Amino acid sequence: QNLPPSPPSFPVIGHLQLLSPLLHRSIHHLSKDHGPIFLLRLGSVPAIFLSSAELAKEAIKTREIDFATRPPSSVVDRLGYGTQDVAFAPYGPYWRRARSACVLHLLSPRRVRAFGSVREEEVALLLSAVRAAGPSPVNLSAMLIGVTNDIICRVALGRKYRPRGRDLGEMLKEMGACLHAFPMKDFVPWLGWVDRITGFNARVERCFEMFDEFLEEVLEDHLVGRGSDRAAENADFVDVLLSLKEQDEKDGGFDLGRDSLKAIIVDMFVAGTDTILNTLEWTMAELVRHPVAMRRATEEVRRRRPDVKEEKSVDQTTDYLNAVVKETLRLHPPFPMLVPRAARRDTELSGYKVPANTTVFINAWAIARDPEYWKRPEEFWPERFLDDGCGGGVDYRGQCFHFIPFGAGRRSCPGIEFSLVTITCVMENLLRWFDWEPAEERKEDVLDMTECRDINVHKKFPLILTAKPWIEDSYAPMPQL
Ligand code: HEM
Repeated sequence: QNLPPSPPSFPVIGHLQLLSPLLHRSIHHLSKDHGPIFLLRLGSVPAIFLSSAELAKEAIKTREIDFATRPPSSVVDRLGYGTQDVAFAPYGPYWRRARSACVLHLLSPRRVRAFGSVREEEVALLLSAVRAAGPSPVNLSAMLIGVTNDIICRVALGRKYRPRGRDLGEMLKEMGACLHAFPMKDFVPWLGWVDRITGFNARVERCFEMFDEFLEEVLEDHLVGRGSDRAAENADFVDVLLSLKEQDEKDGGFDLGRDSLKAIIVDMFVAGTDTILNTLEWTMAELVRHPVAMRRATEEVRRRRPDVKEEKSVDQTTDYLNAVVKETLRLHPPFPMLVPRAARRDTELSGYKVPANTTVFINAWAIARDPEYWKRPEEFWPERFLDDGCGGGVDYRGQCFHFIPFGAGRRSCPGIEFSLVTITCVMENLLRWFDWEPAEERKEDVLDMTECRDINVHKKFPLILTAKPWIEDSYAPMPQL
């Protein structure tokens, strides 16, 4: 049938036995034997894996429309109110409306700037917590979880929440675990009853109910306060979505219903929290392992006056810290296989047939280490993005298919500006105000870059570091609340 090459498979499970939780590594390994495009059967689901920049370009640029949708998932369907979120919504008018709400209203550069005070306040709290630890080691990983959760929570919901005394971070972890699980009914439908026996269905249901109750509380809070004195600039994501809904009702246009609002809010949390957190954690881990890069980045931020605000978009600056973040996202993309796409109709890739509904994974992690594009690909070398290391001129906008940590094309990440501004703000402050070193007794773990997988790929061992305050020649006092 001229399908892409495929290794021999087993009945029922297909090729599942070839895959490990670190899917990007299994696929990279398989691509050495089977080439940059091959087909595996995940149970009964056919999936094509791409491992070259040329194939990524063909799938998400040349044949963009053919691969502009996502594969179905029973868990996303339940937790996303019938897949009414943005990230997994099937390509079509609903997705277009929901995505434009994100791009034009929730995550626009203007809105990202408007949340500057939230970022600064939460980062000031982080700095106080680090300072309060004195010479004792701090668990920076745990602190970064706190700061990213709190920033997203305030930006999305207007304030911090503890739904029924529960920790929102823990709730998100549970949602991540459900989303990352392997529901039998999606891959071997006739064994779907196993999900009931193992208690998986009940777990997803509990997670849905826990979030639904919480989101209803958030919506009620916002509806009660509507029409009051909330200035447009202080509006959080829920306010903005409610205004869009009201506008849609007035215009008789596309109505974003109550469930859509809840699904989009959940998306912002799921897509936004761990991605930013993991990038911060890997950035700090790489810097601690590379003292020369740490010194250069630190000196750069200390030379700049912290009280002078730069209005440049992050991507337009070419400073060293930016190069450090790019290099981190090259080596440690939070979604190493991006978010899967699916073929909307029968189509082709590299001359092979791709039947409709085939799932397509792109190994962005392997592509970002391809020696054809990158000199010394396994090395952490931020300078490559400043000069001749093949990275000069490479940006995040999905035009350079050998570097696509945010994906590319019409399903690319709408949260790029939000992420980079937040990551830069946290990193600048951590480096400006403290000198960082691994805690002596946990040095081995801190320097160990073993990966671990839940919804994103993160560092297995936490960053236990000592932070020595920097006071010499400081231009302004450390921000405090
Ligand atoms: C370092 C941070 C982040 C990384 C590396 C990242 C990466 C990605 C990737 C790889 C995709 C899939 C792209 C594709 O299929 O081509 C994606 C989609 C998405 N991201 Fe992000 N993301 C980050 C932060 C955020 C943030 C902060 C938000 C929102 C608050 C966000 C919201 C979304 C949404 C809604 C989608 C789905 C877009 C669609 O399907 O139309 N992301 N992201």
